[in-house]
Amino acid sequence: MAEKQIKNRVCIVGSGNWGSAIAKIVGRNAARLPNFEDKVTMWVYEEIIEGKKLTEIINETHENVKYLPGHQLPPNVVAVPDVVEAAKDADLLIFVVPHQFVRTICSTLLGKIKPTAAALSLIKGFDIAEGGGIDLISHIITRCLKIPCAVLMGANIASEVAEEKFCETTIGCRDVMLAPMMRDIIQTDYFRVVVVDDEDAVEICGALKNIVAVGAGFVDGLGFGDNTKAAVIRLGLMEMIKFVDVFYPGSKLSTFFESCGVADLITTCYGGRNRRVAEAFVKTGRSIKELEDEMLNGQKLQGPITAEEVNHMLANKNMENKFPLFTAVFRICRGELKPHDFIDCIRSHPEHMVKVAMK
Ligand SMILES: NC(=O)c1ccc[n+]([C@@H]2O[C@H](COP(=O)([O-])OP(=O)(O)OC[C@H]3O[C@@H](n4cnc5c(N)ncnc54)[C@H](O)[C@@H]3O)[C@@H](O)[C@H]2O)c1
Ligand SMILES: O=P(O)(O)OC[C@H](O)CO
Repeated sequence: MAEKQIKNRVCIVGSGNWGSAIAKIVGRNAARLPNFEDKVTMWVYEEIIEGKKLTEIINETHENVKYLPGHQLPPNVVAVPDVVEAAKDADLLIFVVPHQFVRTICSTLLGKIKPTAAALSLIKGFDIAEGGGIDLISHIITRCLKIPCAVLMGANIASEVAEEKFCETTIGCRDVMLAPMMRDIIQTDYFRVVVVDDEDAVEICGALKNIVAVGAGFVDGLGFGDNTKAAVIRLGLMEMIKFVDVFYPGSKLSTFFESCGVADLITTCYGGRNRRVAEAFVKTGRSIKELEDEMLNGQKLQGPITAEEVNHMLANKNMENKFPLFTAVFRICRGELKPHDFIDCIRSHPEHMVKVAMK
């Protein structure tokens, strides 16, 4: 008798702009691949849109009218308002919520999921750890839920991925048994996956690039040109590399040349929400929170909170002056400095030190 094919069940924990774009890919792949169950559950943080539940709208129209309007989700993606109900039978949990909500979600899921499940985090951000440091989101997921957690980060603006425009992404996964399953459920002919084993560096790139994007938005708002923005991108990249080198030694420089590194930095600094809101912050003088609420229709910014989390650690370790760009973005977002102070903060960057012996 032929052996019965084991079918992995997938749950997408989150249904925002990126959550919905990835649901389109995951739903189609699950329906096509023999080792996945057709039905994919998608946890939706319930809200009422024009008198109707968002979950009902998604299940009836197959469109997330609030967070990814204009794109059809595959019919096998089923919106579920209860996160435990959505996740309880899953073999693969794809976490894709704004990072500020992950701890609460994990506490709700604790003890309610399959002990054999694995996770893939698409979440870009950190959390504050006890003792003055930061926590990686994948580490929080693993610690809270006692399951392995790989990460996916890349130059992936959700609307472009939903439009099926060619791009690349990086999966950081140390487990060679899990990596093929993670790749297969994500990869398409227009969304190409590279798997590397440098999990922490992949995730840190995804989080830190959002701080740099806020800086890029500042220089756009101040009316500087492309040369200035290129300098911000380069100095940001150097601070990202230094951050990994100092706090997560043993990571690989080559990871910064994957989609999660330089490529994501470029796309975010030109096309991302963090850049857009930071530019408006400079031009209007209004608060970031007000602009986020007004410009993003419920989508969430990650850069300003990430700058705060990183600064919490740098200040505790007395290292703010080693990361002047990250520090300046934090102080400007908080109102301690004015946006036009930004260039002065990076004018004498440690990267500008003479690097060759001068005669
Ligand atoms: N949007 C992109 O282009 C993109 C691309 C790559 C990675 N990411 C990353 O993916 C992650 C998720 O981003 P997104 O774009 O899917 O989300 P989003 O910015 O669209 O956020 C809105 C989502 O947050 C949910 N939400 C609101 N309040 C909540 C609460 N109290 N608890 C739980 N959920 C709540 C909303 O229901 C909605 O699903 C972020 O870390 C982001 O950096 C986003
Ligand atoms: O729109 P942003 O600034 O949150 O960036 C979106 C993605 O992270 C780009 O890869």
